[in-house]
Amino acid sequence: MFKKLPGDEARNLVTTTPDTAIVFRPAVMKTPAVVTLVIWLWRLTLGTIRILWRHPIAVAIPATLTAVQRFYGWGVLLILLDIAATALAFWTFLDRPSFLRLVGWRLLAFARWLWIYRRHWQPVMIVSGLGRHLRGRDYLPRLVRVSCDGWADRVHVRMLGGQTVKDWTDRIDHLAHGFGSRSCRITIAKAGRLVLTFPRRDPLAALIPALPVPAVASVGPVEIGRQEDGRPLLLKVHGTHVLVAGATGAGKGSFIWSTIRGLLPAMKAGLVEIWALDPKRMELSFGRALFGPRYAADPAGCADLLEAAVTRMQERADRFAGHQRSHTPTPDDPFVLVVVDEVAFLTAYQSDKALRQRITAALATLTTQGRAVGIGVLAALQDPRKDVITIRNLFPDKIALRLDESEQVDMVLGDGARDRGALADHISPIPALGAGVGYVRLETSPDPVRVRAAYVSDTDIKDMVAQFAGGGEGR
Ligand SMILES: Nc1ncnc2c1ncn2[C@@H]1O[C@H](COP(=O)(O)OP(=O)(O)OP(=O)(O)O)[C@@H](O)[C@H]1O
Repeated sequence: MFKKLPGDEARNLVTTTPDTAIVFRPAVMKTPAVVTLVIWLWRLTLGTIRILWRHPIAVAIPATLTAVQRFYGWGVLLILLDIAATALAFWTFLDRPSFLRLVGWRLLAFARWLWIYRRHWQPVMIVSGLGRHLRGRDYLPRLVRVSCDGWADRVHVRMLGGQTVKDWTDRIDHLAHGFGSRSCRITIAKAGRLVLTFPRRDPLAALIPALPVPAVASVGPVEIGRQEDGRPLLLKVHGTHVLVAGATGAGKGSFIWSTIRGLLPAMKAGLVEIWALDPKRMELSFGRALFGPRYAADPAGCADLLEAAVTRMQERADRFAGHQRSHTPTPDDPFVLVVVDEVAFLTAYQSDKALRQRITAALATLTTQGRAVGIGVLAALQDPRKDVITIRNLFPDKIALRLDESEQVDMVLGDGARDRGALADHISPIPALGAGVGYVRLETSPDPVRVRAAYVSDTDIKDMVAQFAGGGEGR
């Protein structure tokens, strides 16, 4: 506590500004030792109760072992430990998932809580500016709990009163490196509570070979790869439009081809038509026979095909009006997926202004009105700047693969995506590690999810053509 003494002598000063008329001298209040002791005891009791409440198993195990050793001696303790180790080994051998769920991940979570998060919490919070050290006291966000699974730690945090989610998303680098992880993602659990995800390893580091063609004809969601948490990556194409953006070599082709592969049985059954626009002539031309007459590569042909899709859309809208508000694929009214390999070739780099306007207008019409009547657009793009593609906001679902600059992440996925951990500009340019890896942000969820698409090789495409070409012809 400081006492303000205007104009006092600058003697025994604790703090002052040179040459100022206002100086401070500490007013020392002696606290009786008994009061200090009571406060310490109170804190010790509270801390013990809190540890018992939060970590009952971690406390019970050493307590039981100590009691056994005291009452029965070392011999009995060693026999008990031996039996327990054998039982756990059997359990792991017989049913590893249940062992990990009930014991393994909990033990790991406790160890990491103690050794990583609890130990570094105070310095990381203070240095990153998420906590404050005021008048000798620390005001820190609360580390509520840590849980683990096969690839990441999830740290549940209660924010300090008055903090915003942005305060945290602005500091993902401090958090990641402070706790020894390569990245950190932030999701909102509920008001005032956040979950910080720290990956321990990269489950998407290995190439995923092309997935089997589904046995059942379905318009989706199509399984096209894997999510970071090990679950399948299911891409919805019917009832939405999807934009896939990534630098050259980022693996846009694997998203396009995995989607087509998952729709092959539905194409064969007449429930899906794929209309392919391939202005670069490098990607879709490889499986051209799959698309029959609905393939265009030159700009004029692409404009004609897009306008034909618009005509189909308007004809359906006229027929559906007043009868149905959503589309169910049938052989008479199949789902039409318009796949555009490099949309900027048609919209921005096209020198013929009239063609460019026709194409942009048709794409805008399809993306604004197509989904209710069963017309979807799946477009790939290298450069996501606004002057390259003016219609990027018309795609409800977006995927960002490796991008060259950090600003491009929000251009593709929408505001705040990079702050929430969509580090598409950090994806490795080495194809084996980073091609096909990206962040998906769906219309229904603001949290970007890290995924990897399966790699459909040239041989896979040849097999697909051999097995399924011709099914889409003639309609
Ligand atoms: N899902 C994947 N998993 C592993 N490697 C992949 C994957 N997808 C692509 N690759 C590798 O990356 C290379 C580039 O992929 P791809 O041609 O699909 O990229 P792109 O984004 O379409 O590039 P561009 O825009 O130049 O056409 C491929 O030749 C392949 O070796």
